[in-house]
Amino acid sequence: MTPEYHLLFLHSSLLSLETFFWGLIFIAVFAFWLVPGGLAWTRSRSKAPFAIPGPTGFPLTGSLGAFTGSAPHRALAKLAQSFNAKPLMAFSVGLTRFVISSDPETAKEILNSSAFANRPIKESAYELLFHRAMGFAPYGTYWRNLRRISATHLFSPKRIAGFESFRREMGFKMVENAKYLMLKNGEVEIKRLLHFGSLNNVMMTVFGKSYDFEEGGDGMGLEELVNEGYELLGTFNWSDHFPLVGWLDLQGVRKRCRCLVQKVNVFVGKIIEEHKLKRVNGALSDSSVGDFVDVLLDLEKDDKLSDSDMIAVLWDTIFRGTDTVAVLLEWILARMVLHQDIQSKVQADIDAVVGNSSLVSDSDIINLPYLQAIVKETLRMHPPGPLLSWARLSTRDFHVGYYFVPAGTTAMINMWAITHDDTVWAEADKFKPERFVDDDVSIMGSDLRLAPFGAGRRVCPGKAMGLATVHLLLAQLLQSFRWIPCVGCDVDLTECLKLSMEMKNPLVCRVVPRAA
Ligand code: HEM
Repeated sequence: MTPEYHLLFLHSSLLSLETFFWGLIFIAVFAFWLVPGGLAWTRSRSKAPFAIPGPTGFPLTGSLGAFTGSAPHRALAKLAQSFNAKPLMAFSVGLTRFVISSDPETAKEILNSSAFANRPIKESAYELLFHRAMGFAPYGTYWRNLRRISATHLFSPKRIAGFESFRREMGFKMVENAKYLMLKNGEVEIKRLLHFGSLNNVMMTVFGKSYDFEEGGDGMGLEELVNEGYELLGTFNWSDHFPLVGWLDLQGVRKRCRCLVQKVNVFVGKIIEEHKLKRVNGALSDSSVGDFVDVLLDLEKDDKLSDSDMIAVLWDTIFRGTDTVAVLLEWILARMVLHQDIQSKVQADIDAVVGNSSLVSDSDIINLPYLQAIVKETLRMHPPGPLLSWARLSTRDFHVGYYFVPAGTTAMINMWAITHDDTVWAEADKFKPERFVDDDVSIMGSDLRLAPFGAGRRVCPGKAMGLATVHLLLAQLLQSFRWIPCVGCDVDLTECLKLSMEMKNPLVCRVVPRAA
């Protein structure tokens, strides 16, 4: 053998060794990645006798694509259908392991289990200090205390009733504003008005304060803070699923959160200081007695909160209570513009029960079952939280039917898929409030065919307050105006899931005052 041949032989052997080596790595990565559910599920597979069906997704990013569009609830519903995985589907996004259910029975099992009473904490929520507030606080004594305090002092039927006159006044202001916009522009873009009404409603209950939303005023400043928070919490943040790139903060989420926290601390801190000052001066006015800030300041001993925890709790409540109510009202009004017959029918009911010379009140709502049915049907067709807004996190290993779900898995419920499932709802794609007149389905969390407020330990604590606000404002808006389409423009029902599921193109319509 010549030395040249020897070298050539050695070189080609090394080459084939290298190819073999890389081949092995490639096969290993493939073998890991090709498990149902994708990369994040590889380690837990050995413990599971039955693999939860689901897409493998791409090698590193997993099923990230489902979240990058404007309607992840639809993308995930489609995936669950194609993998025959309605009860439970597994998938990965980066290193995060997910399960999602599109089935009422399995959803009930997950939401009601103490194993799923925690929430995964996104970086943005953590940076905004929401882990010290009810919505993201870990399941435990601190969270339980916050739920107890708010159930007694914020969400009790007595408190909700106590704020009726303010809700009516808010509704009246909105009606006046809509009239003004119609005169000025010949049409009304209602989104901002609804947001303003909803934000003020929560502000009053929580801070004992309402705002005029004029350029440069405190109200505008508040609205900017709230909107920035929505955007940050609604952003898909790579750091949540790819820890290695987390420190780079590529999207600038962390930086923006820190900047927002400082502004919120100043804004809310000032209101807390004003409340403290009134106490020192013994000058509590009637209107400020009993708002939620006062309640938190009155807490004693173990319940007492630090100022920064108070800010987190107050801010979280404002956050949760504003968007959902405004978004739901916009969908309802869009439906009213589209279905003129349904609008006429509910207006006839309002006229019969209330008349058109006096304003609707909370006590009228019970006598307006068709109005309530419209709200339910809109919650079914357009749930503000189609994926129930905030996911759950398993704190221990858990079995869902045959399937094994390891501790540390993020669990989601696709409420949108359930409420659009033809096997659950007859004519699921038709807007038919009548279905709820004949069949009084509870929407408060006991029947998972329609649970827009979630269920179980972390069910929405503000559901009664949210519904009271939606019912009253809607009744006032329908009593005051006929809602009709603009000439030459259709109502566009395209959805866009941010923090809540909004109308991609805000509703623009005309309002015609009804007889006084
Ligand atoms: C139409 C109105 C509303 C809808 C559709 C809605 C929906 C939801 C949903 C789906 C959840 C998650 C439930 C779960 O994980 O099972 C939730 C949680 C929550 N909601 Fe609401 N909500 C509404 C109004 C409100 C209001 C008015 C407030 C307060 C002023 C509020 C405060 C909260 C809080 C604090 C949580 C977190 C509870 C916890 O984790 O312990 N919500 N909401």
